[in-house]
Order: sequence, then C-alpha cells, then structure tokens
Amino acid sequence: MATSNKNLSEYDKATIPNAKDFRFGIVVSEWNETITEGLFKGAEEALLENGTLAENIIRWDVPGSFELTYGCKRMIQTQKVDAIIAIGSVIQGETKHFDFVCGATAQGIKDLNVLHNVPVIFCVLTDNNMQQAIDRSGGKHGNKGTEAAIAAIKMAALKGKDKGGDIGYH
Ligand SMILES: Nc1c(NC[C@H](O)[C@H](O)[C@H](O)CO)[nH]c(=O)[nH]c1=O
Ligand SMILES: CC(=O)[C@@H](O)COP(=O)(O)O
Repeated sequence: MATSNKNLSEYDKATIPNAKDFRFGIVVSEWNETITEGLFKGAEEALLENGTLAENIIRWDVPGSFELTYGCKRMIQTQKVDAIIAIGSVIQGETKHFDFVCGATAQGIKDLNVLHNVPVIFCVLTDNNMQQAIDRSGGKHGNKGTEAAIAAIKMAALKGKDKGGDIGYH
C-alpha cells in the first residue's frame, strides 16, 4: 500500500505497549534539516505519548544519511538502549548519487539489525522532491517519524517475548 493510501501518523494506541521502561536512541542526519527535524519531532512526540521518559531518549546528530550506519553502530556499542531510530531525508538530485546514498544507508541499517541485538528502525525518507518529503514529515501524509517511533516501541517490547531463542530449526 502506498503512503498516499495510509496516513503515517495513524495508529491504535490500545495496541502499543507502554514504553516507560525503555530507553531509545535517535540518530538524526543534518542533511535536509527542516525535514529531519520534522521527523524527529514526530518520533519524539510519539515516544513520549506512549510512556517514554524524556531522559530515556538519547539524540545524536550525524552529517548525512550515509553516516547513520556508523552513528547507530557507535550508539549500540556505547549506550544501553532498547531500540534506535535512524532518521534521514534523501532527495533526488541531478545525478545517481541518490541511488548510492539510499542503497548504502538501507543496507547498512539492515546489516546492523543482523549483526547486533538492538533493533534499528529505518526512518529514512527517499523522495523524488522536497514536496514529497514535506508531505511525509508532518504534512498531508502524516509523519514517518511517528511510524518509526511506534515500530521502535514494538520492537523494544519484542525482546521480552523471544526467550525461546533459536533452537536451530529453520
Ligand atoms: N544528498 C543527500 C545526502 N548526501 C550526503 C551523504 O549522506 C553523506 O553525508 C556524504 O556523501 C558524505 O559521506 N545525504 C542525505 O542525507 N540526504 C541527501 O539528500
Ligand atoms: C542524494 C544526493 O546526494 C543528491 O541530493 C546530491 O545531488 P546531486 O545528485 O545533484 O549531486
């Protein structure tokens, strides 16, 4: 379903675990700052609305989306957090650079989820133009930061449920 058919900010609060005992990291790219600040605002508000304590939200900034992977890795290695939200906004320019930044960032964040035991949520907009980014960071299609925060809470809550571990069957 395309984002245009689903508001990114809509969720059923009754289905969201209380996040009062969780600590969250948020790594924010400085590129397209007006967009990433909007995404951060949406994420922060959703975390607080669902019980997160303000002191349990740790924010780090990195230069661009390509640096999100390293920033999230260092946060995993040095901070006790239950989940991390990686926030970025990549907007198509004149060249193929967009493709490389988006691809590398998506793969890097995916790799962190495979290599470590802290969920890293992909809150990176990859838009054709600024208007699409505006629409998805608090505009007519809602806020992907809100969506990412809800995902982060759900994934943090998962940790308590997976006690069975991998018994080797695949
Ligand atoms: N064009 C965008 C970038 N480019 C910068 C890279 O992310 C990176 O910081 C640079 O290549 C140095 O390693 N980043 C974004 O987040 N959004 C863009 O639209
Ligand atoms: C995503 C990018 O790196 C891009 O915005 C850079 O613009 P350009 O492709 O015109 O150099």
